[in-house]
Amino acid sequence: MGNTTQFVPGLEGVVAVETELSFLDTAQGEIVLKGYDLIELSKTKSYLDIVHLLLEGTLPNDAEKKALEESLKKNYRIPDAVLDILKLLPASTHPMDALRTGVSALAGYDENLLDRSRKANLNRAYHLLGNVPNIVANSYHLLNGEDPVEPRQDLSYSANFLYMITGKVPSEKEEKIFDRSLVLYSEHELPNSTFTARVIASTLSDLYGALTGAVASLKGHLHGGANEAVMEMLKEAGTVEKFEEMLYTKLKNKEKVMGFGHRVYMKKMDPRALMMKEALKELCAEKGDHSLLEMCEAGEKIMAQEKGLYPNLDYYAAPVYWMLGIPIPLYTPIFFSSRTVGLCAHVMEQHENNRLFRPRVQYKGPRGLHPQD
Ligand SMILES: CC(=O)SCCNC(=O)CCNC(=O)[C@H](O)C(C)(C)COP(=O)(O)OP(=O)(O)OC[C@H]1O[C@@H](n2cnc3c(N)ncnc32)[C@H](O)[C@@H]1OP(=O)(O)O
Ligand SMILES: O=C([O-])CC(=O)C(=O)O
Repeated sequence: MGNTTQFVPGLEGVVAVETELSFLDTAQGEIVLKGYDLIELSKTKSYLDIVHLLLEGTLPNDAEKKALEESLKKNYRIPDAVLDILKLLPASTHPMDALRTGVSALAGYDENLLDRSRKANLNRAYHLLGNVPNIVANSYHLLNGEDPVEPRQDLSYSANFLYMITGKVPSEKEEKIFDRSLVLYSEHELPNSTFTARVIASTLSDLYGALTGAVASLKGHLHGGANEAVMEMLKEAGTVEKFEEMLYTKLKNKEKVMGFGHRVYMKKMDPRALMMKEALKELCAEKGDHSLLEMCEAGEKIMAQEKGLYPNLDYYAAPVYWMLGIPIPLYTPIFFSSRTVGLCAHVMEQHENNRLFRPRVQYKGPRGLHPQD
């Protein structure tokens, strides 16, 4: 292809990648994942099913699922030296920065780093899927002066993740809801973090480097960081009346309200948000406390009326994580943990059918200057 002179700010609407992984079909209201609808999958399938689907190409049968779980469990332990690096970080470090450091450090333990074959990348993906929840949970404990929590082999993948975070074995309902959130966050076509990972991978850089870049991308408030910002708002407001007041003030000041809007869904509700809203309803009913649901619904109403904007997944994932007893600074790291599978699948796809990303600019600077002028 030759040069094109069209400048598209933020690459909005530009098709930059060919993929067999996922597609946001906004016309049909479907998030297509390897031919399935993500929302339908989230109703009956677990995160491990999605891992198998994205990495192996099919939904697993029981034996395949068991084998997958075993292989992830073998990877639960993180290298002692990585734990030591995390221990050295100052307490002021944000967990996303600790996570970025941890993911980056794992590269040093890969004796086969130059091998970009599918098999080598698949092994790395399973390694990362085993390690990342441990890094997420335990970097947080270390930053808070607490002892790390050992992973538990007798719990499911999601129950163990939640256990490492809270130190408590979750109830069946908590485990199911947390697992569902991981399913919903697992893969979403070409958001900024996935694009970042693919751009890095397109230089034939390795999976760890691509995912390290993706952590940095996901941290931003316009992307994954929004889930933490949503909960901070809800917590600060505390009541429906104060939340309403807060939103009107933000809108008057032309501030963005975190958890609303989406580059692809635009003026439609993110279908994943509806699923998390249902989960919030379940948790509120179980705990007999509907205050967060009432606040969120009031916020949803104001944003629809005033801006024609609807919630994205981060808006309802935030209160769900709060009700599961998860500390706010872990919301975005959990998003990354879940997205690890999607990111790995995209990097593998990029490596297998690579073309270097190297776009052009529309130059707006001066010309014709000379050093002697
Ligand atoms: C799981 C995820 O990562 S989903 C994304 C999570 N991020 C957030 O929730 C952050 C808040 N939302 C936003 O900032 C945006 O909606 C984005 C970044 C997600 C998408 O934005 P873009 O496609 O770049 O749209 P853009 O920011 O240009 O917004 C278009 C218009 O809607 C307004 N708008 C968009 N989102 C919001 C919002 N959350 N609050 C208030 N106004 C908003 C903009 O101010 C702009 O208005 P204008 O035309 O009057 O200037
Ligand atoms: O698709 C996007 O731009 C952001 C998003 O919702 C995600 O990564 O889940």
